[in-house]
Amino acid sequence: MTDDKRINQMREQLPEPTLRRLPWYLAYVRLLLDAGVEYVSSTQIAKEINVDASMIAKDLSFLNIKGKTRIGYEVASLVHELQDFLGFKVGHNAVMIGVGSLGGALIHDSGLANYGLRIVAGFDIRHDVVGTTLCGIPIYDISELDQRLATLNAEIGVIAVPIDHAQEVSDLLVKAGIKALWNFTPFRITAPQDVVIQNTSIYAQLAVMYNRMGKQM
Ligand SMILES: NC(=O)c1ccc[n+]([C@@H]2O[C@H](COP(=O)([O-])OP(=O)(O)OC[C@H]3O[C@@H](n4cnc5c(N)ncnc54)[C@H](O)[C@@H]3O)[C@@H](O)[C@H]2O)c1
Repeated sequence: MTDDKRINQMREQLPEPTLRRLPWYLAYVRLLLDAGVEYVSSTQIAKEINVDASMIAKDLSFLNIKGKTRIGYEVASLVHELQDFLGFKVGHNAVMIGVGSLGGALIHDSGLANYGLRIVAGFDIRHDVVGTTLCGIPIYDISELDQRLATLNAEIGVIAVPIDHAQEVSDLLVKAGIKALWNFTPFRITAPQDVVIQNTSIYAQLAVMYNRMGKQM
C-alpha cells in the first residue's frame, strides 16, 4: 500500500477526540525538538500536558511510528509524523471573508502557516480596505469573489463577518466552489453535506469557564 493510501485509511478510522488531542502533542514535541531533546516517552508527554499516558499511546498508535521500549519515541520523527498526519505540511489556500478586527488579526497571524493554512486574499465591503493589502495579501470587494476564486486556487473560506452576514457569505463561497468553511461567527451556518464546516468560538469556551468557576465558588 502506498504511504498516501495508508495515511488516508488511518485518518478515516480516527475518532474526533484523538484528532483534537494530536495537535497538543505536536505543540509539546516541537518544543522538545527545539530544545534538542532526542527521545520522549508517552509517560513524559502525559506528565507535561496532563493527558493519560495510555490514551496518548493509543492516540499515537494511529500514526506510522513505534516507540522503543524504555526510550520512547524519536522526537524528530514524531514531529514529522504528526505534521504529516494532521495535514499541516500541505499548504491549504484560504480566503478571508471580512477583514475587520478578527479577520485582520488572523491575516497578521504568521503562525497559521505552521499549521498549513495560507491566506491568499481577503474580501470585504468597506471602501477603506478594499483595494489595499494587508501583510502583502490583497483585499478585494466581495462582489469579485467568484471571479477572483477562479484563479486563487483556494479551497477554504474563513468567515469573519458580522453575524447577520454569515449565511449570505457562506452561500457565496459554496456557490463559488469552496470545499470547507472555517466559521468564526457565532451563527450556525448551513451548507451542502459535501462542504466541511468547522465552527470556532472563543465565546463558547467562556461560557464553560464561567460555569466551572461558579461551581468552585
Ligand atoms: N470566533 C471567535 O472567537 C470570535 C472572536 C471575535 C469575533 N468573532 C466574530 O467574528 C465576526 C467578526 O468580528 P470582528 O470583531 O472582526 O468585526 P468587525 O466589524 O471588526 O469586522 C467585520 C468585517 O466584515 C466586513 N463585512 C460585513 N459584511 C460583509 C460581507 N457581506 N462580505 C464581506 N465582508 C463583510 C465588514 O466590513 C468588516 O470589515 C463577528 O461575527 C464576531 O462575532 C468571533
